[in-house]
Amino acid sequence: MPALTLSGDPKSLVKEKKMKLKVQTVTDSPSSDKKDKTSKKGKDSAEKISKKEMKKKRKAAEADDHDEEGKSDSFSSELVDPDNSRAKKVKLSHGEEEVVKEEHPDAVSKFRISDGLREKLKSNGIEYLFPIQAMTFDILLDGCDLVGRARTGQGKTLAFVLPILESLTKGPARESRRTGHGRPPSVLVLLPTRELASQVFSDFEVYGGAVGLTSCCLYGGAPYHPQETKLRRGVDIVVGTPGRVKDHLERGNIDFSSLKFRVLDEADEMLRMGFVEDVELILGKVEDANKVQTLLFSATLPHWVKNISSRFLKPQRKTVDLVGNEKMKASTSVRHIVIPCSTAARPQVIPDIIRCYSSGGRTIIFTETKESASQLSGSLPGARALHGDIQQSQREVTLSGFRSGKFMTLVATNVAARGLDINDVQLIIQCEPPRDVEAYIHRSGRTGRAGNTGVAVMLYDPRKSSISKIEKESGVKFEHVTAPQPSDVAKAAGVEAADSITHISDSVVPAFKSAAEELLNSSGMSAVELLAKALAKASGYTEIKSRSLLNSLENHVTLLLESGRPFYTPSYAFGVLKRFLPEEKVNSVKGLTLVADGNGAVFDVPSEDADTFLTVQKNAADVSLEVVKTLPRLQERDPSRGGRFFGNGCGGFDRGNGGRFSRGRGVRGGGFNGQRNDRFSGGGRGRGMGRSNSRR
Ligand SMILES: Nc1ncnc2c1ncn2[C@@H]1O[C@H](COP(=O)(O)OP(=O)(O)OP(=O)(O)O)[C@@H](O)[C@H]1O
Repeated sequence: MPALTLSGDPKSLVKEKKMKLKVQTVTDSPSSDKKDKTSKKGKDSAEKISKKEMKKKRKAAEADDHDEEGKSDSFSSELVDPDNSRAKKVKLSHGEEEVVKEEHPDAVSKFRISDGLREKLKSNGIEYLFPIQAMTFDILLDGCDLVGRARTGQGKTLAFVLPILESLTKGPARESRRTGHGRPPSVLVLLPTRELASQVFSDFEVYGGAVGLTSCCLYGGAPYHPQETKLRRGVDIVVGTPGRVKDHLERGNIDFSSLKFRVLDEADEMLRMGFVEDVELILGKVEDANKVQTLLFSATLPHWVKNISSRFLKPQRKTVDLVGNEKMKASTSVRHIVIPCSTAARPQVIPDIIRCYSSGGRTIIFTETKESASQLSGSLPGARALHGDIQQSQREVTLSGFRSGKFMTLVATNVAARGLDINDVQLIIQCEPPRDVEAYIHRSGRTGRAGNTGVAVMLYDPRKSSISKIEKESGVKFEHVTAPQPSDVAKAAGVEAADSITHISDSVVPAFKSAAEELLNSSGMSAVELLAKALAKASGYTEIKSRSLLNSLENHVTLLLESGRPFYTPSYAFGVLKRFLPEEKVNSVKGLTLVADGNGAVFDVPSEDADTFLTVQKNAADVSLEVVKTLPRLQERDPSRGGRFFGNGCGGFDRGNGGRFSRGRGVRGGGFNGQRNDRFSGGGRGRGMGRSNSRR
């Protein structure tokens, strides 16, 4: 089945994506407005101003760690320049103009980065630093503690890797760092998951290796012996998860007394309840806390983390927060979509969402539990599961198969939500709204990385799920669309099949011609109808089912019931139906939900029953029932009142194609607000990766 974009030429999206390899991400903050205006004044002045702004942002960003939220507005928008170098026209003496390339203001050469490292960066296509890297480099190299925050995919890893390596080899940490066989590590990086530890370890291997530093990776599920051997020989950098690092400490395998750097990556996850003690114990092993630099990075830094950070970081710590008070906390290069879909309909709907939104790239699907990850991966062709109950060796095989393109769909729990940087992940599907906004931000941030674009689709059950809380807290303005209709997906498949037919060699015609003539003469159908059937067969279709708008159920339609009076409860709506319909028909109604204006209710019925329902209005003058073409706004549920409805709803008729991605054909939407404020429940009480948490 071909990949399908929801409007226009399917290939255009891929093209657009490639062209936008580095996009300028400007938010609607006052500072970004300024940028827009300056860009109209001509390139030279724009460059100067943007350089100035960058300086200004840097200054503001280097604010001390007090009231950082308040200060962050002045440097809140992120700027990723589209080109590494800029062109400038210069007049030559004989009047002609020559285009001279100007170096990027944050070109690698402008930082205290030594040749070996610079070469390595260049060979990996990195010629200038991203804002979080540029704004923290000097701070770190000059010895400060730091809290760093930038949106997902903005390069936070290299923001600490580069200055640490420079400091150890050419900078202030060089003199005092231990060297030689059996040396204790100078750097400790703690991360919440094994996969993430392994990824960050690779960066240290690549860039540290270029300047003669060695690293090792310590995480659970892997044998102790090779890790112990490496530690005994001596390493400069230890990257690991808290559980295994603590185990090595307790076994006396590791000595952190001479650390120069301690890094907490994905700090908020690391410091979730249950981890704090382990982290505190590990970090407390340094001999003199004044001689060690402590860095804390994440895309999400809730207040409780900022409060806790004072325990680990020096009072003179700096904060560089590129999100700060900005409304939008999630990635701005991701298109955020919500689709109403009942749990039962997910296995049918998800393959169509992948066809419509993945642009042929990789997809990561997030489920809330390990069981549902296993189940769903089993029902999706070519998908594999990744969660905490899978053996570590298999987890590594799965992740490397996904990275290398052996399979294109990964179904995972939150174990894959944080930090993973996988090339060409075009689509994230969240099977239901996550428990907290941080999870939404990190999961959706597995796409749209390093300036690329991506799509994050979140499914929700209109009767159960809360999307408005996540929308409010993340600052995302969700596009409300309904699940792709199988007929739309089939149409696109037909176009592809027709295209492929034109490429079939003429040499096949004689062999099939007589059968075609026979069919044309005997079927009583037109040539076009017969060809349509042939295209359907060629693209794997034998029938096409419709899908309801409310719950995305196949062979169901969504009906709107009104009775000229307000509907205060769903049972009132059921009461109206019961007056005119047999009980078994009323019982077949699915997902009945009140509409936002309180004057009606929507529900799904099997397509074959639709006529029976529609006859109601013939018998009752005050009752109206119709099949809806777009989903009306739905009422939110008041969680504090055990599921009673209240107020105005979310969702509605938003045409979901107004933004810069404008590819959605989506209309309609809806949802309730079943808020659950239980950030910590079940999510992080265990320890390390071995913690027993059914969600991972
Ligand atoms: N200066 C740069 N130039 C080009 N690419 C870069 C640069 N810095 C980082 N990248 C690339 O950007 C991608 C995202 O980087 P990274 O994983 O560090 O993001 P992050 O901010 O830590 O994201 P998350 O919050 O999701 O963990 C990586 O593929 C990385 O190689």
